[in-house]
Parts: sequence; structure tokens; C-alpha cells
Amino acid sequence: MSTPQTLTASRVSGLKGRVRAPGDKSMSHRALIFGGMAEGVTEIEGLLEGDDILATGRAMQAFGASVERIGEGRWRVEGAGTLRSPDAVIDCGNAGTGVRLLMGAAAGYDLSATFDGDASLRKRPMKRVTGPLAEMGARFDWNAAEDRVPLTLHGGGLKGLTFVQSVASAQIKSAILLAGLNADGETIVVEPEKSRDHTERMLRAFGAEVEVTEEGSGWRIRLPGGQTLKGTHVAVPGDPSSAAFPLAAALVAPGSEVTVEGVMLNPLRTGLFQTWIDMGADLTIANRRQAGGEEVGDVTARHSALKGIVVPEDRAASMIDEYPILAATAAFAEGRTVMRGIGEMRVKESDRIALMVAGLSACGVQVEEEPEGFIVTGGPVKGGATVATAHDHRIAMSHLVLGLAAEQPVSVRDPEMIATSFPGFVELMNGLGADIVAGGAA
Ligand SMILES: O=C(O)C1=C[C@@H](OP(=O)(O)O)[C@@H](O)[C@H](O)C1
Ligand SMILES: C=C(OP(=O)(O)O)C(=O)O
Repeated sequence: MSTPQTLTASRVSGLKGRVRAPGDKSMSHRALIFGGMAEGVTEIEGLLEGDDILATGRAMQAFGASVERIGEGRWRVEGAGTLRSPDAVIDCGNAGTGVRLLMGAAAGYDLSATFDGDASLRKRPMKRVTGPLAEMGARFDWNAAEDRVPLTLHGGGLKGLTFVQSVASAQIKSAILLAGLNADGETIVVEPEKSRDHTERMLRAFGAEVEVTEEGSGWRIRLPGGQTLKGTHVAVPGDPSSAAFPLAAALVAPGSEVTVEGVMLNPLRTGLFQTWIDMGADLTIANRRQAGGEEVGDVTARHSALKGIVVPEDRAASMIDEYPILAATAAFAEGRTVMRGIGEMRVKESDRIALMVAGLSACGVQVEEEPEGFIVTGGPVKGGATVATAHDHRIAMSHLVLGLAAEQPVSVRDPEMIATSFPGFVELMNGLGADIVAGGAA
């Protein structure tokens, strides 16, 4: 099926059902990259088969690993042990995580590789990763513009590095740690706030030594150089960032009750769930269990009368991708929801602050924009607009959820990127009783 140029969501009530979220995107990238670097075989289950992840799989193949699909969500990776120069440009598509982690992984080997991506990725900052990798000894040629892909990396001969991050970014941390595996001497990363720790956890599962200690409100991570990963089995749990969309729809559509099963509950990913609870959401978690080295559970959301709150800024790293959908639910809350300390949102797949402000305003929601945040004042949501998404998956899904409870339908332009993180989104939502159709107002 070719992707339509617009999708339209109309008001519904009584969303009901139990669904599974797609596999976690952060863990899926890492499983393929670590498996491809390792010696031996890695079997992955629950892999997200979204476009971002498929691009990372092709990249690892180009670096010399064998990456094979053996069933739905089941992949077998035969590690390259030592990555080699790829024959062609590594196209990371839309994925910031993909390109930044792949650069870190590749930097440790004696190879040259050119990285590129789509129009969105070509606008995103890369020096945050190439800077520390260059300090370790990698070299970079900017092929078009400084700080942007396309760029060419020349790796190998790295020395360990002590790097104090100015932003809490798991992508920067992960790139440095992956390079550190093949560096001479130890690598230390210090972060100002804790960011998602999937790399640290998964490196241990692949047999690496990683030491993590608290430092201030963040972490100090120490990794000795000269380590070889050993293939392992990875079970990828459901992505809380994707689970957020059907749960949000249940919170705002009257008479709804939706359960998403098998959602990863790593506390560095569940800031949104805590925020919704603080706003008065009827959100419950049952059947907590361990899966794939992470706690998972079944999360149920019921239609709720939400109240606006000031979201604590130190929660930002644990929900940075979730502010668009938080803002969509805040539009139905009583009072103001204040979201600050989130300047990083401006350098994601789009400027997500600007696009949420524009989209919500077009739908009649009162929004105030700040340089590093925005404030949504809830109330009846008019809808009746066609919203620009700049091909950003989370902007598209957030406005579709808005349309499920707005007075008039909401249409989103260019929704094709939903497939980067949530293939089957429309079908899953409509299976719960949503009304999302191709086409509609333009
Ligand atoms: O490490 C990861 O898997 C990710 C880290 C976050 O980015 P930053 O590290 O830039 O904050 C997040 O926005 C992204 O979707 C996934
Ligand atoms: C920011 C995101 O991803 P990435 O940085 O990998 O493009 C996201 O999925 O919201």
C-alpha cells in the first residue's frame, strides 16, 4: 500500500482493547549494532521492524556482519568481530540514533565510511558526536556542510577519553562508549542528568565490563578499552514511547479503556507515565515482570479528567520524545501544562516545539512558545485543521490522537514517517475503535 499524503482522525468515544506496542526502538538499534560488532551469533526477538531499524540492519551488513530475518520480529546476526570499510554510503534514513551510534561503533576500527540520511537527518547536529570521537583520534571530512551529514569517518587507533557531557544525551554517551570498546585505555563519560541506560545494560549482556557510579544527579560511566563483545540472545520489550499513543487516545476519548501489554518500564523511559499520573490520569500498571534485562508491565489507561501541571525539568531526559503526545493530551486538561528545559526538542526529526505550537494553535488550542519550552492551556479543542508534520513521526501521531477527541477532524500532512517507529499504527489504533482514514482535508 502506498502511503497517503494525509491522514485524518475524527472524534470517537469508547476506545477498548488490549494491544502490544512495537519493539523498543532504542534497544532494537543497539541489538543490531552490538550483535554486528560481536564475535558469534546474536538472536533477537521482538525487534522493531520500523524503517529506522531496518536502515541500521543494512548498515551493519555493509560493515561486514550478516543480518537475517528469521521470523516476525526475530532476527539472527552473525557478528563481524572487526568492522570493515563499507562499499557504499551508509544511509541511516531518518534515524539520529542510528547514525550517531553507528559512527561511534565504526570509529574504533581501521576503516573509512561515509554516512548520510534523509532531508531531516541532514539538518541535525553531528559535532556533538564527532567532536568527542575526534578527541579519541577519529578523523572526519564534512562532505557538504560542517556539523551535518553527509560526512566521512576515518576510524582506528583511538585513545580512551574522559568526557563530561553538557546535555544528558544517550546518543552521545553511547557513541563514545562504543568507540571506547576499541580504544587504548579507559573511557569515562559523565552526564549531568541520567539518560536512558540501554547501552550500559546491553553491553554487559554482551559480556563487556562497564562500571556505573552516581555522580551528582547523573552518572559516571567507566569502560576499559580493548574489549570484545560476545554474541547473545536479546529479547526486546515493547516501546514505551510508542505505547504512549494508544494510551493517550484512551485518556482523552470518553468511555475508553485500553491496555498496552509488555511495555518496558525502565525508569529512565517512563517520565510521561509519571507526568500523566501527576495530572490525574487513571493509569495503572499490572503484571510487572522481567523481560530482556528490563522490567516490563501491562499499562492500562482509562478516560480521565486531566489537570495541567508544571512538568519537573529534571524529568526531561526520561520523556524527551514524549512531549509532543503529552502536549496533545494537555490540550484536553484543565489549566496550564508547563513544559520547560526541553531545548533538545528543537533538534529532533523536526523542531518539535515549533511544530507542536503551530499544530495545536491551528486546532484552536492556546499555546505559548518559549526558547526552551512551551505552555499549553487546556479546554475544548476545536480541531478542523490540516497540520504540517515536517515528515516527523511523533508530530503526526500526536495530532492524530488530538483529532480523536477534538470537535472537528484533524488531518496531518506527510504521515509516511510513522513507519520509522510505529509500523501498523493506523491499523492498531482503528482496531481499538479509532477513526483514522487516508486522505481528508488538505
Ligand atoms: O539513545 C537513544 O536511543 C535515544 C536517545 C534520545 O536522543 P538524545 O540522546 O539525543 O537525547 C532520544 O531522543 C532518541 O529517540 C533515542
Ligand atoms: C528523536 C527520535 O529518534 P532519533 O533521534 O533516533 O531520530 C525519536 O524517535 O523521537
